[in-house]
Amino acid sequence: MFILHWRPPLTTCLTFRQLAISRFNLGRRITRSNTGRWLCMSSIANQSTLRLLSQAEAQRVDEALMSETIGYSLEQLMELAGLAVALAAARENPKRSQRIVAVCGPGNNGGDGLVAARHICILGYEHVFAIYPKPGSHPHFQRLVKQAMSHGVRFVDAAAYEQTICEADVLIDALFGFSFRADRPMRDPFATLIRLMNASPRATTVLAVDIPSGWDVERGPPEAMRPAERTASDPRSSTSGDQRAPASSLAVMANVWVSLTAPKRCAAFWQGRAHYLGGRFVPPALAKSMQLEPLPYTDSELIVRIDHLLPTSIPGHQQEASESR
Ligand SMILES: NC(=O)C1=CN([C@@H]2O[C@H](COP(=O)(O)OP(=O)(O)OC[C@H]3O[C@@H](n4cnc5c(N)ncnc54)[C@H](O)[C@@H]3O)[C@@H](O)[C@H]2O)[C@H](O)CC1
Ligand SMILES: [K+]
Repeated sequence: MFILHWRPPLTTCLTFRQLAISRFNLGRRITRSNTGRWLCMSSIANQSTLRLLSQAEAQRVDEALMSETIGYSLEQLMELAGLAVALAAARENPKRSQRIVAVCGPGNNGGDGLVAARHICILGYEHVFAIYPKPGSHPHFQRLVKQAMSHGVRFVDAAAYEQTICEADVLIDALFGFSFRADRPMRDPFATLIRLMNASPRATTVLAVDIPSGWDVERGPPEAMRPAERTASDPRSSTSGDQRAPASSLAVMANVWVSLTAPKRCAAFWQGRAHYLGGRFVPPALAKSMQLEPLPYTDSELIVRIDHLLPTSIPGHQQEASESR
């Protein structure tokens, strides 16, 4: 018995990459993982698309990140989450003169929005606003408000919500994330804010932080917002045995999405322009135990496009945002 040690010469690797790019048009699909391995995205996508987390799993990953063993604090994770959102917002909207409005909810999703607004200012955007009707009671949220203000984020009074949303070029939807209860009615001011965001005439980007607000973490958008064929054929549809009926038919119509840590099950319903993941802080052991696939972050990037790695079995999944907005 013998073991053959063979290392491909560098030229072999280059030829493989060049071939893949020229012949099979895989340029966007061949990439290098953060462990240095070449990954063929189409084979990942074909063999196993990204595993999508249930609501309970998303909460378990969060708890594990903040456990004694791993040791992150909520504040650190929120900072990383908000920074990822800001980077995606900037990549999608490079013009620094655009008016960017972060609409922030009462929980940690809202905290991510406050951090994102601050980083968007730091990145050089001149007109950054925050709508924050129900500030969280924890002192951390008060600190986030102060930090955002000191970098130039303008907090808007209730009387100016409508005009501010109406004049926005970019809306950041940070109202609700993975703890949203779709079986409860959505009350004001959040219901009104979502209606205003969906009716905003100028906004070319509506960016959902972690989950489009109003979506069920597992079952996706409210029934009224789903393509007709989806409700008939999708096993996750409420028509196929799940008796819970969403109490709210209201949800933000986003066209850019930044999933945090890992995409949740509702990501299979995505039909927008770009879907990013911000989660370059999950330790390898946790990723392994939660069966999270390695992701092809490049160089020093903190966000990665995952559109092509999402399950495509649902009809209409890859349609353009223009169809849903
Ligand atoms: N994993 C990460 O990288 C990180 C994710 N983070 C973000 O935190 C949210 C989850 O935050 P959480 O505080 O648990 O909940 P939400 O912000 O989603 O919302 C809770 C908030 O909403 C209220 N609520 C629930 N249902 C309804 C309803 N039907 N109508 C009105 N209000 C409702 C509830 O009462 C609470 O007040 C996650 O998605 C990420 O965005 C962290 O930043 C850490 C890092
Ligand atoms: K959201």
